[in-house]
Amino acid sequence: MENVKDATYRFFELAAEEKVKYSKENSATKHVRYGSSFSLDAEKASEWKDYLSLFYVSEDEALATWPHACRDEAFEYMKKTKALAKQVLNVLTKKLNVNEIDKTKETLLMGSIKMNFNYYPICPSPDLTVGVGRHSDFSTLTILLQDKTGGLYIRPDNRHGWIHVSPIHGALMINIGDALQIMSNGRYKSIEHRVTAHGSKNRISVPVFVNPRLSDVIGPLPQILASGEKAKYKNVLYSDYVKHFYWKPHDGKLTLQYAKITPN
Ligand SMILES: O=C(O)CCC(=O)C(=O)O
Ligand SMILES: [Fe+2]
Repeated sequence: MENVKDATYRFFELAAEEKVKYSKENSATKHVRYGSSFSLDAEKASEWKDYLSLFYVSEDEALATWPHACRDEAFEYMKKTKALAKQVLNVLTKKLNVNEIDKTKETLLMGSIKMNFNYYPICPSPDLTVGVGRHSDFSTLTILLQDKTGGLYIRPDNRHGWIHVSPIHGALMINIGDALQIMSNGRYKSIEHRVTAHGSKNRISVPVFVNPRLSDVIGPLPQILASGEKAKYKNVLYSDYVKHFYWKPHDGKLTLQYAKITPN
């Protein structure tokens, strides 16, 4: 964990000309992307964040295209996190009557992995913006490593309001994402979260998003509906779901409405 945090700093401390080689305009592959904020086209106000996004396709591609400043650490960390995600998903899906995660299930639950290095620079007017606006992730699971700065909040439900996730040294935070909410027919709920901007400290975080593949169709698992339970979500093409997420600024859990079956 310390190695990947050091690697994150190493990347963001590179000269601007080095980092910009990985921007949307310049990157040699669409699987490696350096940028700012969330969706600059859709937002009224930008979020106070830079990121490096690494979409894992294969070991060869990763070694050939990920930035040298962080490549080896990112790859090692991604592999370990993936193994952890599988263990967690095994436990979670047992409760959904899925006895074993076979190859097909594994692909559906965790067929694609994206890792972000997030860097939130010191913000001169933290009250005027945010680090990341409130949202839930579109992943199956997100495994999040944060440094000791703080500023991440979650909102489990309306009653409790926003709760600060105090950083714990050596701990990872595991969040349920929208894809698992849909596949579990709402038994597992994705968690709404946001990050505030900080007036005197830089912050880094490293989320690993464990996702279905863009070409997968996701919907409530047959094992759940077998008992006659009514489907609360439609089958949706995952790439359509993701597109829907990026269309608009961060807006809580609104994207889920897209997959919801609305009673008429
Ligand atoms: O920086 C964090 O702690 C969370 C980042 C986040 O929510 C995201 O990248 O989806
Ligand atoms: Fe998130």
